[in-house]
Amino acid sequence: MGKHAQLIMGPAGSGKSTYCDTMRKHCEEIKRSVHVVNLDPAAEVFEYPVSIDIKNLITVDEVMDELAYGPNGGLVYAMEYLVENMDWLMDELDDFEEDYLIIDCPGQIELYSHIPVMRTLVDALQQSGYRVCAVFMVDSQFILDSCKFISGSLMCLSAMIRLEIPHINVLTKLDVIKKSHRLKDIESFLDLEVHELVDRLDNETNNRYHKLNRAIGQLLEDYSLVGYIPLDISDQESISFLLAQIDNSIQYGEDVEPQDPNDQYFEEDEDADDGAFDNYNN
Ligand SMILES: Nc1nc2c(ncn2[C@@H]2O[C@H](COP(=O)(O)OP(=O)(O)OP(=O)(O)O)[C@@H](O)[C@H]2O)c(=O)[nH]1
Ligand SMILES: [Mg+2]
Repeated sequence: MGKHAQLIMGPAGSGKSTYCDTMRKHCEEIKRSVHVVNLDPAAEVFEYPVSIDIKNLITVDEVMDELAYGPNGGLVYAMEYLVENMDWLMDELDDFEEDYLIIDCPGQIELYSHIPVMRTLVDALQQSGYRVCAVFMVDSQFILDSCKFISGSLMCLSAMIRLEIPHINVLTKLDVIKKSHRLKDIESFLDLEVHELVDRLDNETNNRYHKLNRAIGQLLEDYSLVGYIPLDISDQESISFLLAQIDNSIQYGEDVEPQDPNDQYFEEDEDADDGAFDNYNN
């Protein structure tokens, strides 16, 4: 079957650990042998059984105590320590060679944008034969506001460009947003053409930023790689749709039916892939 892993990333509180637990349960239901790896050296409470835990190597508390670092510096130090001790992780992974891995990462955004920790991790996994899919979580609150939508999309784009692996962006907490917004509103935001988004952004910002708005819109359009798959963890169909997209991107299971990457979770929306932010799979 080969070695496969999902690398779960995204800003603090975006729903990474909740996703790991949800996906683990779903995989167990469909009889897939799955293990969750915790790579957050500051994590305290786990909803899921932890098969490999970075805290057995290093914790942020230890770094803060011994080196008098603050929490963010402590986290960066701990992640760099992991990179220097990649053999530890590879040894731990040896016990789960036949299993599908879900890797829960910390939420500090500098890990994805400023320092090369995640890229080094991905390179090491690939060298030891893993096919890795980056699964980037963004809170769906982000998508109903043009400014947040653009900044969230740039964050996703930055991680995609840095990691250069199959990449899926997930809009989390759809169950929450469904309570306050109609699905149609959410869909219409996902289907926006970039120029429509930029127009909305112009309306919300001072004149002096309009040129910048256009340049950012152009950047997203040129790459046209930023798409989202909405996830409602209370809906099995939503979870299984997302898993199929991820599996497809890393060719998990020869017997898995290939899916059209342009299929949308919102089945009733036939024009969905007209938007500039279509779903994307490698
Ligand atoms: N209703 C609902 N709540 C969610 C969902 N995902 C996450 N939450 C809640 O959002 C909060 C943050 O979720 P976590 O899964 O801990 O987020 P995280 O990205 O792992 O956070 P950090 O590890 O601190 O970066 C928790 O209170 C979760 O219960 C979801 O899909 N639906
Ligand atoms: Mg977490």
